[in-house]
Amino acid sequence: MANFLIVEARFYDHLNDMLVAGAKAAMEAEGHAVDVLTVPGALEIPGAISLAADSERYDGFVAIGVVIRGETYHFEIVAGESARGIMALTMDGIAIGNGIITVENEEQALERADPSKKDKGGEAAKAALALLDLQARFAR
Ligand SMILES: Nc1c(NC[C@H](O)[C@H](O)[C@H](O)CO)[nH]c(=O)[nH]c1=O
Ligand SMILES: CC(=O)[C@@H](O)COP(=O)(O)O
Repeated sequence: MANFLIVEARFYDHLNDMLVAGAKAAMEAEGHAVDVLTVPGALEIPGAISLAADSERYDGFVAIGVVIRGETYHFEIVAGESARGIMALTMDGIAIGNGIITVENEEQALERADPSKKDKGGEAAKAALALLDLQARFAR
């Protein structure tokens, strides 16, 4: 059994509830323990994962969030920089699945958050599990 931390940016409660449910279901189906940490927004996720990884309390992480395009360039910053931060941590060897959905509108978000549809939360959890498996394989 591994210990996972879901770090969620709770910007849209109803969407996050579905994404977190999908991620939890995927990890608990494999017998892993899951905690959830909430941060204000997607830009805070990489920093939170970095701090939690330094604590050595968790084997892997799932980033959960929803970024919906508004009127300004801020969408590109939030979407791009949260992804870049997560990728940098992953390249440092931290097992992270990225379940931050970056979409144009609520309809696209609902389709991707719903575990019975595109289940992007579950998909991100499975990616984190795959990276953890690789860590074990290459550690031998
Ligand atoms: N617009 C969205 C944000 N914006 C907030 C930022 O993520 C960050 O918390 C703020 O800039 C302070 O550092 N975050 C989301 O997760 N989703 C959005 O749609
Ligand atoms: C993704 C965002 O930052 C967005 O929700 C903010 O909207 P706006 O660009 O209209 O300020």
